[in-house]
Parts: sequence; structure tokens; C-alpha cells
Amino acid sequence: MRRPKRRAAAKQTRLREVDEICLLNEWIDAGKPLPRTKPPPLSQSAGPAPAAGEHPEYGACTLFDELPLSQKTKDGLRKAGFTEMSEIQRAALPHALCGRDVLGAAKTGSGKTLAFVIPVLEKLYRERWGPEDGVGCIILSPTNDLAGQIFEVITTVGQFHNFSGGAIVGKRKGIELEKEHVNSLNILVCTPGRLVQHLNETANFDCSQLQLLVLDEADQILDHGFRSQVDAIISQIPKVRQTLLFSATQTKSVKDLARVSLRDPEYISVHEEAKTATPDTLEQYAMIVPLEQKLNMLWSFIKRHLNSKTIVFLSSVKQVKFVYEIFKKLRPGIPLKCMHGRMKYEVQQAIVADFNETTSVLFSTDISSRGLDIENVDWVVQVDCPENIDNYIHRVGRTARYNKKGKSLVFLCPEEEAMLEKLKATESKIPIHIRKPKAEQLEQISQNIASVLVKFPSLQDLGKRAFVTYLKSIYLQKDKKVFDLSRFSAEQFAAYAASLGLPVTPKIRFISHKKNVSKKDMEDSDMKQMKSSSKREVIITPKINSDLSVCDGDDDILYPKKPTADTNMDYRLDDVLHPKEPATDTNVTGLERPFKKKKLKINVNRPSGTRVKYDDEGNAIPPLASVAEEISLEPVVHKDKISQRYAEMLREMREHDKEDKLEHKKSLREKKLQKKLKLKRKRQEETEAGSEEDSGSESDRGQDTANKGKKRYFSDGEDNDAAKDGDVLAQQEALALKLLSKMHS
Ligand SMILES: Nc1ncnc2c1ncn2[C@@H]1O[C@H](COP(=O)(O)OP(=O)(O)OP(=O)(O)O)[C@@H](O)[C@H]1O
Repeated sequence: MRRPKRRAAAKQTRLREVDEICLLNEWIDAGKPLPRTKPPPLSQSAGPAPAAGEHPEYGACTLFDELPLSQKTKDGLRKAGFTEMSEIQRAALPHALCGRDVLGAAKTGSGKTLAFVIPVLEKLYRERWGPEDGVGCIILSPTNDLAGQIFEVITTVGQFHNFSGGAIVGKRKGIELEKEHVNSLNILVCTPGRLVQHLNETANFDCSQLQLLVLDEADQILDHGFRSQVDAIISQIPKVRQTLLFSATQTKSVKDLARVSLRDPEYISVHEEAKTATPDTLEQYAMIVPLEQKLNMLWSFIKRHLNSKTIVFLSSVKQVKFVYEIFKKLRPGIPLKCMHGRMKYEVQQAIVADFNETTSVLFSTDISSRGLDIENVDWVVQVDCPENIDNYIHRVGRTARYNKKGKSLVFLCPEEEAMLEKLKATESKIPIHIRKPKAEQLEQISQNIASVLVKFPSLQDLGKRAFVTYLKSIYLQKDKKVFDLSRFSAEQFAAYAASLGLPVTPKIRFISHKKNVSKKDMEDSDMKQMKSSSKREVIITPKINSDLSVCDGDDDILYPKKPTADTNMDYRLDDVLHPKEPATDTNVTGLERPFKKKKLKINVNRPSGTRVKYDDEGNAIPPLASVAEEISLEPVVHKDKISQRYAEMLREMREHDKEDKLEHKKSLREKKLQKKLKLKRKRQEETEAGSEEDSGSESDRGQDTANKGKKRYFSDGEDNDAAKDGDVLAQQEALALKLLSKMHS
């Protein structure tokens, strides 16, 4: 009885939808904005109201409800609390809804996601797309996290639609299950790599009906890191489709855009005329911090902002792991979290969810630098210099999102001052202020870190690797005006290693495929990639501190006269505590270094397969000499640590010595006692024997036998008897000699 009713209701709904779609199609066509037009400023009043039955133009509207959208999408938007459009949404949605390709750029946190999610839902709805139609839209994102986040927005806004969709994220583990279902998904959100996997491996994977292709963070996806994958995707999807490209830092390269074959695209850059490239609600600071003071500065910052939600960016996974582990052991008084690309996707998701809820500090690699929408982040701290201006903009964009306030701080080494110049350049449009490090801000934690490393030796290994990967990341950077290892001295490397609590400066050895590899490449490329045979290799052996290598007279390594490393550290600390006036008009508080830099040369153009080493002056060492060098220059040693170790050894030796002496005295005393006892016993025996002789005992013979072989003590009387016996023996011998001589004669 019910069935026909249900069927009738479903038919009714279908008919309503068909009517709605007809109406929407007419409206979209009739009221579409002219190509290359922008919406009028908000202050300008809308045009005359449309006559009854006429479709209003939607190029100038400000509310989602005024757009030609399906009721289902409008309901979804309302339920999620979205009523008024942001600037990028106002500018992009009218063009995207009428089927044009869009290349959209707007500041971070300005609502670009909705600017492409709404056209996707609407297009598939108007095409009456269903599960049996297969893949209708592919959204590419550079990271799994961002893909997951986009999919969440789709499920929120599209909750009243009937599309099937999925975020293809995580590792290959569940790929078999994915292969079974991927063809029935209408909307796919994934990284380029995961999509290529399905294109190559999933039998019958079909996207021949694809309607839309979206690239979020388009500049990064079109960057050379994803080149081969994107090319593979483009070659396998239909040419006739709608393409939407969005990013806060948009690519303008014609070559890049030609690869995705945009059809007469609308270039929408809503903040092009804005005074700043970053959100207006963002306060930005930069601080010049010497390499070896960075961790102290970070610790001090965290301690002073215990009530702030902070994201800390570091340049490599190992650094993130190391700093997180160390700080966790030192307990700053605020929950700490860490996130990087080596974590499972589920773990990353849990961390982001947790970070969303709690006031804490999140240490992260650039995996979280793009797109991640975390609520109410107060501070973004960039401990390691960003790769370029775009990277800076995306990192700071994790705060001050959608009209909320936020602050950012970037630490730059004096050697990276060129980055500060770039940030301050007018064309960068970044209103950044220089902050001087203050004495009361700086807490020295190197000793505490060293103690933690002693207690947890596995962290020492992590520290070494963090040290090496940091220097490697600088070496691999393209922009040599900013990132140049040769600007750092061996002493700085040693001081940096000491600041990580390492007793010895690890040897630095770099291997690379190409001269210019981006940081992303470095992070993404596995070590196995770096191990292939056709690579070049550069080794930088840090110079041993000259004070340690010189040994004159009694200047012994055991008892160093001057712990040079400490002196340097103190000097620089003094600089931090009392910053000098800037030398240039750049208004930079450079913490000048007290020592002259010894530059290290890196010859990346030498013939492949050879290993070039350099002496202290940066000159290439002949191969054989370098072998000798290797033996002598192996690690840079911290003189103070050595003296400390030797002092400890000396103390231990003295203690052992004391113990040995006591032991020896004790054994001597025991021996003496035993001797005395023995003597006493003998005397007792003798007196007993004497008394028996006197009494004429019958057991004389037996007593003699018993005493045979034993030492005998003679009395005076006995001595005389023995002398007599000796005379008789001499006479007998003389007689025997006489007889013998007669016989021979
Ligand atoms: N029209 C709107 N009204 C209210 N909030 C909005 C609106 N549009 C977007 N938002 C909110 O603004 C925040 C930032 O949006 P979104 O993540 O889309 O920014 P984005 O421009 O993509 O940033 P990024 O460049 O960092 O990726 C989100 O929390 C989103 O929910």
C-alpha cells in the first residue's frame, strides 16, 4: 500500500528538481555577468529590481541566497552558517556558476574553498549526476590533510544533495577497497599522486565523463614537484570540462596554465589592488636571531605565551621531531603537539582535531603551511626561514583567518638578512615590523637540552640528524642570496650543534641529484632517491676550533686554558642581551658576531663521482691529503666538554686509587696477623715438644718421623751435636779421596 505512495513522492521530488534545474539554467544564462567583469564595490547600490518573471543579474549580489543556487545547496549553506559572501566568493561564483574557467587568487583565509565547492555541487546537480554516472569532478590538493578538509566542506555544504564522494587520502594500505569503489564516487578529492595511482592501477577506472577539474593551491600543484603527475592526469581526462584554479599566491606563468588547457579563463584576483598581500588583521614581526640562539629564543617565546595557540614552523621532519621531543621533556607549561609528513593520515587528522580544540603549541613542517583551516590560531612562529615570499604568506596565513586577528613572528639568522629585505620590499606588500630580542626574553636552555640528551641517548641521534638535515635544507635551497651555507663559519656550526645539546658537531655530508632542488623536493624525496649512483656529493668537514688544535707546552686538552666555544657563546649572548645599534639603515638588529668568519666553499660543479674536501681556508685538498685530513679532522670537539669529561675521569681515578690503597692496607694487616698467629702456634708446639723430651717419652722415633721434612728449630745443645756429626763426615770423605787416588795411581 505504501509503495505507490513513496514512488509518487519520489516522482514528485524528481519533477520538482527538473523544474528547479530548468529555472536555474535559464536564470544562469539570462543573468550571467559579462566576461572580465568584477562585482561593483559593496557600497554601490544594486541596480533596479527586475520586473516580474525576469531573471535578476547575479554578478553584483552579496548574499548566497541571491545567487542562482539549488535549494539543497542554499539549505546546506544556511545550516553551516554561511549567509554573506566573501570578496573572492562574490567575484568568482557568478563566473564559475555560468560554466567559465576561473583562475582565482585571494588572500589566505578569505574563503576560496566555498568559491569552488559551490560551483562543483551546482554543476553536478544541474547535470542530474547520480552514482551510476561515475566520477564527475576531481579536486586536487597538494596534501592529504587539505584534501580531507575540502571533503569536509563538501559534506557540510552538500549534505542535502545525493552525491557520492570521497577523499582519497593516506597511504596505499586500503587501496584494494578504494579500487572497488573509486568508480562509483561522483566527487573525488585527492593529491595528484594518489589519483595517478588509480589511473595506472585500477582496472576500468573511468573519468571519461568528468565535468570539472579543480586545483586548490594551484601554483603548488602546477609547480615542478607535481609536474609529471599532473601531466599524466591531464592526458587522461577529457579536454572539454570546466577548470577552476585557486590559490592565495597564484601562478601567472602562461606555460603552467597552458598545461591545464584553460578555456578563455576569468582571472580573478580580488586583492590585487590591496595594500598588503597578507590579511589586514595580521600583525607581523621579524627578529634577527643567530642560528645558535634560535632554540633559546623559541623556548623563551613559548614560555611567555602560555595562553596562546601557536603553530611553529621548522624546515624538516627531523627538526620537528627533535624540538618537539626535547621541549616535551623540558615541560614548558603548555600542551605540545607535532605534525609532519611521515605520520599516518589518521594520526595527522587526530592532531589537527585536537589542536582545534585546545590551546597548545603545534610544531610542524610545511605540511600545514597551505590551506589548513585551524580555528583561532593566535601566533605563527617561523623558526626556520621560509623558502620564499609565497611560502611566508601561506605559513602566516594559518592565523588571522576570515577577519579574525592574529600575529606572526619569523626568526632570521643574520646570514639570511636578504630575506628580510625581500619581505620589506614594496612589491611583496608585507607590512612587517622588526623586533629586537630583549634580554629578559631570552632563557638559555642548551645545558638543559644536553642533560636531556644524556638521559635519553636516542634523542642524541635525533639531534644529530636534525642538525644535518637543517644544514642540508639550506644547501638545497634555490635562492642563494638568502640561503648560502658558505656564509656560516665552522664555529657557528659548532655553536649550533652545542645549542642542540650535542657534545660533538656532526660531520656534514651532502649528496644531491641536481644543483637546484627545492625544499619541497628535499622533504618529499626519500633517502633512497638520494642514494642513487649518479649523484654528486659534497662534503663539508667543519673546521676544528683552532684553539683546540693548537697544543703548545702545557696547554693540554685535559686542562684547557680557555674554553673558546664558551667565550664565543658568552660574547654572543651578551650581544643578544644588549643589542647593538644597526649598522645599516635597514633598521635590522643584527647580532654581530665576535669572530671572523671562515668561509667554506662548496664546489657543486666538480666531475661526478669524485669527492672533494676542503681545508680550513676553503681550498680543495688533494685526495690523499684529504684521507689524512679525515682522520685528524673527524669531528669538531668541544673543549669544555672534553675537559669536563677528563675532570670526571680524574676524579673517578682518584676515588679508585683511594679504595685500592685501603684494600692493600687491609690485606697487609691480615697477613701480619696471620704470621703472628703462626709464630705463636709454633712456639707453643716447641714448648710442648721440649717438655715431652724432658719427661723421656717412648714415642721419640715416631715424633722424629712425624717431623721429617719439617723445618726444625735447634737448641744450643743440638747445634753442638750437629757440628760433631759434620766433623765425622769430613774425615770419612778425606779417607775416601785418599783411597781413590791410590787406586788410580
Ligand atoms: N562566506 C563566509 N562566511 C563566513 N565564513 C566563511 C565564509 N567563507 C569562508 N568562511 C570561513 O573562512 C575560513 C577560511 O576559509 P577557507 O579555508 O576557504 O580560506 P582559503 O581562502 O581557502 O584559505 P587558504 O588560502 O589558507 O587556503 C573557514 O573557516 C571558512 O569556514
